[in-house]
Amino acid sequence: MQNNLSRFSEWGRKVVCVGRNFKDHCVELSNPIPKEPLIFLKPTSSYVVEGESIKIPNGCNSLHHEVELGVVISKDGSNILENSAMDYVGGYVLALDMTARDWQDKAKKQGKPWSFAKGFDTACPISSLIPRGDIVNPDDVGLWLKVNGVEKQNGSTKDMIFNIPSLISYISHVMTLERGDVVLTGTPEGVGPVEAGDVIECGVNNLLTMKFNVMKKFQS
Ligand SMILES: O=C([O-])CC(=O)C(=O)O
Ligand SMILES: [Mg+2]
Repeated sequence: MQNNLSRFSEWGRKVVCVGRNFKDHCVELSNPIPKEPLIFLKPTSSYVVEGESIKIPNGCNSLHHEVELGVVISKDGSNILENSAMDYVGGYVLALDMTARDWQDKAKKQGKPWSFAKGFDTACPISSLIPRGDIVNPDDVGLWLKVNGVEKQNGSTKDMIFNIPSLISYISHVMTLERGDVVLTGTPEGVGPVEAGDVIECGVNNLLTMKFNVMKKFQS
């Protein structure tokens, strides 16, 4: 896999997301602490890269930022054991799990899926590939996010409830993980709303930063 992946042509077919993987984030949204990983999907059509904007979908009144570490899968695997899970990791990405929180809240109340709340166009801003060797311990990586220069999130993957090998194993026992798929590992506390005109900047350790503008999908 090259470092600068061109428009995701080489990327896999799915983004598998882990929710509620940080206790403090569960508490801030009054969600229960999960006993097993909470898994959902984003479509790859929701990817955006730096230079493109995050577009607030029409009808969403509360778009939240969630900074997350993504794990890029290097080869197909199912029923992967925890002790060999890292053999399937080709590298990492920094990603935003942009969430239409009002849509998600409504879906939660109605027992409906989160597909629209998490999968609208531009819901997954993503960095270029961070080579696997650049992150020695992915279960101890710092993640931060600023909105208009003001820090909102600052956490570490060491506080994840389920670590990366256990997540890869858990997911692959149900869903084959394919080369180029991305696993988003959940967000630390500090999520909150953004509005049109805001600038989101985020980073992973001192390895990589990325910046995105927020705009309305349809300007009236
Ligand atoms: O929407 C949520 O709060 C669940 C989630 O994605 C996360 O915890 O990263
Ligand atoms: Mg998330």
